[in-house]
Amino acid sequence: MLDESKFDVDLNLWALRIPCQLCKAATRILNGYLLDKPRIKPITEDPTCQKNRYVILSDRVRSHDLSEISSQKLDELKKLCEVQVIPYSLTLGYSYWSADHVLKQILPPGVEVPSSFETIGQIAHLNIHDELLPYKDVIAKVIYDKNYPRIKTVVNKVGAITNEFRVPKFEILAGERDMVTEVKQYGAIFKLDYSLVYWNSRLEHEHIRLVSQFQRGEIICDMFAGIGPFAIPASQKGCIVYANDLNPDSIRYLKINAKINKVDDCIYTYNMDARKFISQLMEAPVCENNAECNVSMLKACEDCSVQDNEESRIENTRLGVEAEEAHASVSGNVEDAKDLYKNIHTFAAATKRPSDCLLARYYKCQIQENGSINGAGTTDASRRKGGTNKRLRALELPNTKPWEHVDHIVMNLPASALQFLDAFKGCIQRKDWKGPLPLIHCYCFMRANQTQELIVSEAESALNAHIQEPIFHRVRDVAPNKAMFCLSFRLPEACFKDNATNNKGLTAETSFTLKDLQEI
Ligand SMILES: C[S@@+](CC[C@H](N)C(=O)[O-])C[C@H]1O[C@@H](n2cnc3c(N)ncnc32)[C@H](O)[C@@H]1O
Repeated sequence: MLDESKFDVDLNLWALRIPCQLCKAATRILNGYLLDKPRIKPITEDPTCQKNRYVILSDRVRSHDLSEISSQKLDELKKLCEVQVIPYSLTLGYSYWSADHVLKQILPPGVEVPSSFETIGQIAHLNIHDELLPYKDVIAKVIYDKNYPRIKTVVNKVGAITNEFRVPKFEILAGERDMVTEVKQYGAIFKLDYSLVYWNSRLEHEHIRLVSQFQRGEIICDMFAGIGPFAIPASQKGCIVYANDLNPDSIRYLKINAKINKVDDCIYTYNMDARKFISQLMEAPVCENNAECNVSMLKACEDCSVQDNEESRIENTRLGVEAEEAHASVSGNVEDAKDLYKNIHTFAAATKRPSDCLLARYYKCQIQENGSINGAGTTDASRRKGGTNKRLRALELPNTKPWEHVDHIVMNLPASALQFLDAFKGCIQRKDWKGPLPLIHCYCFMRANQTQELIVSEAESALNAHIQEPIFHRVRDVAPNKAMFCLSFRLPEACFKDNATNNKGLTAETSFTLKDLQEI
């Protein structure tokens, strides 16, 4: 228990009783002799008369005759009003003192006072050193008291991070036992449960730096996406993002965040091992039942060939036809436009095919503020004959076939991302691929005794290919002899399926079944 009264400090001061209307002039004259304590105003009410105020003097002024104040100032004051000096006592209690001041009184002398902490929304995250663990509860109480209501929960990290989701173990030391919070970064909102998912506010600048390299319309693939600090701002910028994480809770929050930030039609989420994700993403799924599904992704194929859900297929077709018919017939008034968008959106939500979601987005963009619709009157047939692509191009949105083109691949798992580079060996079919190979942004740690050449050679041996023009960016120091870096380079041509000497050579027998292609 913390005895708060122990921090009380009584000050015996002098105050001047001054008429309200003269306070401003009096304080100007007394500049340098007024009470100067943070968060305490030197002018306060006179309890005996509403027309007066007390002007509290500094503790430097010790005598009743105010001899510490220069005679010139005193004369000036006397000319202003009658000077009435009264004793004034003030107690500076626990609530007055800063966390640093209180903790210094409580903790053994010479120890580093843990008054600073990382903030994650309303959570304060402490890393209390072993020697201070006996004081952890009182430290947390002081941090909580001094920062409430900005901080509602105080937690301490327990032990080293050992799990593959990179989520530390925490003990809640003070405040609400709720680890769900919201963080804002560069205009995006991120909701998360800090006890279940990875989050590091110190990476904010890195998230911005990398996303600033992406262009509107580019396709981004995030192999270790977490709750979306790259994926959400990238899609806000107009990129299409394929985001994966092994932690189901991260993906749950990534989906929540995509919704909160209104970019859920541009982010496709996956919950699997990153190596498997890359293989599946780069391998065009083939649907035996429905040729049209060849050009769409994952879930659609799952719906029609694996689950063979006749009912939902018919319903989807009906919605799609309705949407197309509506588009063909709308005359251009606002209500028609809204109905049209609703239909197509329902269709896209039902099929979950990226191409349909993009189409919904395209139509949404076509609805002008005045309710007219660009391109109204085109038919379903035009969509089948490549109309979709034309519309997507008009919107500068990419064709969403990651096995044909990806612009950037983000790999933020610094402890082991380099080892995942082997996933790219032979994963891309040269004949299918359009445009340049993707830029890889692979995060890693580098110790003081390691060199950039060593890291590049590790990456090259994982890829089994030479890396041209690698670029290193120092992200931050994580320990005295260890820094986090981002290694960016273009995936070497040698990684094409027909080049890779050691490719995995997915054959008809070994390729993934449609069931594996589990878009979430
Ligand atoms: C360092 S965090 C980065 C998260 C996010 N990109 C960020 O910047 O905050 C690494 C993420 O990789 C995920 N992860 C770990 N191993 C994985 C694997 N084998 N495949 C896919 N994701 C993995 C973890 O769950 C964690 O969310």
